Amino acid sequence: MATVMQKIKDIEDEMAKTQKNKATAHHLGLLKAKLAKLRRELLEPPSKGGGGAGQGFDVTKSGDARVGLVGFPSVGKSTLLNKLTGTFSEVASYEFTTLTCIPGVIVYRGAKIQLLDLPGIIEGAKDGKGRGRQHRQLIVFNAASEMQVISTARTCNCIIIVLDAIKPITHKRLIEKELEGFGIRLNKEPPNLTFRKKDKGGINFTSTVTNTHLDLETVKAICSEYRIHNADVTLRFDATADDLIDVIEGSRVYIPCVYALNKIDQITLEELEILDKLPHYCPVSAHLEWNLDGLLDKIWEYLDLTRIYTKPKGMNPDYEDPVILSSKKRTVEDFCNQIHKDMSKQFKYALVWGSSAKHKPQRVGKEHELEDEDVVQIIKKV
Ligand SMILES: Nc1nc2c(ncn2[C@@H]2O[C@H](COP(=O)(O)OP(=O)(O)OP(=O)(O)O)[C@@H](O)[C@H]2O)c(=O)[nH]1
Ligand SMILES: [K+]
Ligand SMILES: [Mg+2]
Repeated sequence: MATVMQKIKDIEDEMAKTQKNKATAHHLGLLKAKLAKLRRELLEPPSKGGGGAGQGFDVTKSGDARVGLVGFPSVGKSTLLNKLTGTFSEVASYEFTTLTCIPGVIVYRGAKIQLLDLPGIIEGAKDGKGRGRQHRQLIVFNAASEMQVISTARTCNCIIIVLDAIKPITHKRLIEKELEGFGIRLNKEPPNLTFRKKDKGGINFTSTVTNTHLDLETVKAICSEYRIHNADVTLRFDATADDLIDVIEGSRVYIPCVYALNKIDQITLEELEILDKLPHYCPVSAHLEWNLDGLLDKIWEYLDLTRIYTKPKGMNPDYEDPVILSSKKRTVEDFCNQIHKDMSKQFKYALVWGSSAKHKPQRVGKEHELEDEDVVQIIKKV
């Protein structure tokens, strides 16, 4: 892995040295594409004898959603897991107390949310730095296990970046950079651009908006790095070289992220007021259990789950045990599939009560989109 890491480092150095202007745009685009390809190599499972970088921790996914606690060592991730789930994960004042992934469960508004406590990560996993020399677990930990944390983070429906209120704000940026470097996009939508390969005709570049970052030459340079010589590229927003690379690379994950600002018992009210205004932030004190409800509310908001109550014929809806759908897959068909794999085949129509229904009830087909807290009764074929 060292050679890939060295190559990454070389490219990063070259990018840092290259002045950003119109004349260098295509060269920088090319370097970014090279970087993206190398980082993908790091995430791929090793062919032989490698570090197992592509594999996350061996913890079974369970419940309706998965949330991961990510952050530098000793910011209070394990303390948060313990307080939020009642599970035991060792807490101590020294760094790298947690050596593996510890799962816990939060039952919130009828949904079962799996919360993962993860080992602390440090800056520069991809540079092969691994764990600090002064730590006792140096032998156990190396850059590869850091990759396990990142691979596991990729499987989460929401990431909580835990920050220490008394540590510098730059820590946030370092953690983000680490996750972004491995294809995780935080609080971002997939880029609104289409990229279509074809057999001939060269590179066609069009844009429906004024674009300030990309030009034909840069697009061509990026494509050539992927040995693509014929393609239609259409932008529907002011996309950057990174956006285009994300679409070509494909394996990006778009995950909502909450920044839990922990240990606020250590800062002044004035400091807290400033930090409280930052977007996606949630100030807490895990140790003193301050604002844990606020954090749960925020996680719930960012998970954006849809609760559907089932109503058996002639009976009251079951408000205790909702069927949980994700906001992106919440049609009646998705609901059927959640209940039983054959439900969709037996489906005749559904009756829906709630905000998605025009009448009380509305008779709908499989394609109908449900909303949070709708009540649904399925009518089967006889
Ligand atoms: N003052 C204060 N200390 C806290 C708070 N939360 C956690 N701590 C302390 O911070 C230290 C580290 O807590 P952990 O929960 O072990 O942190 P971690 O992020 O899991 O650490 P690693 O597993 O080593 O990465 C412990 O001494 C905790 O008691 C808090 O809200 N306020
Ligand atoms: K610790
Ligand atoms: Mg821990």
